[in-house]
Amino acid sequence: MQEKAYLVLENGSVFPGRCFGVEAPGVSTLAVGSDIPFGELVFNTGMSGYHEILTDPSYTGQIVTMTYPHIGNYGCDDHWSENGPEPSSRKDVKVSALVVREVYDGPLPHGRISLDLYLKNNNICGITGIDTRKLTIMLRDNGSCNAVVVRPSDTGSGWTDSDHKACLEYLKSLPSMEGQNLIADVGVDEVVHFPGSGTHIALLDCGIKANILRELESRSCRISLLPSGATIQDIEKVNPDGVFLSNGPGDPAVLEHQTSLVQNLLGKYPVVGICLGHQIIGQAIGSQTYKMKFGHHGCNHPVRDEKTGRVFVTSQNHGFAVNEKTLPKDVTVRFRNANDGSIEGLEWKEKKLLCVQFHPEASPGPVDSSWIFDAFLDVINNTASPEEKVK
Ligand SMILES: NC(=O)CC[C@H](N)C(=O)O
Repeated sequence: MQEKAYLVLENGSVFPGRCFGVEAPGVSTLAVGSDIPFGELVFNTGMSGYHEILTDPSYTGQIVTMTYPHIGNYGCDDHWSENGPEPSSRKDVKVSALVVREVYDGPLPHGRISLDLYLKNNNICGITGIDTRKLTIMLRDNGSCNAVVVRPSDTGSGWTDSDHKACLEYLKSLPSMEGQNLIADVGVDEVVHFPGSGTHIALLDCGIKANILRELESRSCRISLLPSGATIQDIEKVNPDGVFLSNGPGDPAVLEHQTSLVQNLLGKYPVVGICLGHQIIGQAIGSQTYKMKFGHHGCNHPVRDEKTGRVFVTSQNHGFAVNEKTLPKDVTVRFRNANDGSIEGLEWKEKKLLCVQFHPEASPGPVDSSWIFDAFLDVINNTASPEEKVK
């Protein structure tokens, strides 16, 4: 029988459930700096893709609740992991904890392991039996907030007033996602070279997803993957055709080094980027980013290409966005979210700049926008973009 556990939110709400993966810590062990499954609680609307979500470095510092009620039914397989070629000291699973309505524990195809065992192997705690519909509505109405998964101090008597008080005090002591620089916890810490016969890309690794590398490799790119602290001299040394800024965790507003790096690169090299990379590029051209209420996390976000009017369904995972009011006048909002109108991509032809907030590499999610990688290469190589070729 799984142990009783509780998901406790900063606003005082308590959701009872049961542990899977590793056991949640007891309330009495709560202490800042200890190995406690806390983080910013966000909801993901994907029906599948939990393995890729668990290992996406952009989820560092976050607890993910899946809105789809039945999670784990095709097991886990390390081949699906999305964390890049990081040093072995880094953890494969990036989320702080996983929240589900019902975890599957039935038979699996040969060679796969259960989600329960996968979380155990990676020292991550899951909580099942949660009313994820109620929880998601709460996050949608009030916004994302910090949360923690714990066991009561006395398993016999359940949740007590003193457990509640201790949890809320602990949650109050935690930093909010705003203002957090988390990219030092992810990505490579020295340059890694991937051979290729085509375009040479210097890729700033702020916590890159493996499928971005695969998409570039499938287009014969030669890649120099640089740590997120790389300098302009490091980039000049590898002498690339263009610079690519990866996705990554935390608040872009505090990434001063990367923002000024891009300022120095613009005009010298073509610059492209995805998600956090797009946000850093946005800041480098003079605009600001802001924290969204609950962000976009899922595989079903419609994005309109303002150039062609075409709408495609995208994979997304972000809690910050570029503020349109602060954009310089020469830059074009190339892509826009068809649900809430927020910026989904920027283009500045003269500066050889193209970046997207969504995830053309999918993993998980639809591959409708994988052509963006061809568009990136067209910007870098100064060739016609795919839609221009179609015309
Ligand atoms: N996937 C990402 O690159 C996320 C970017 C940033 N950490 C955000 O939450 O908005």
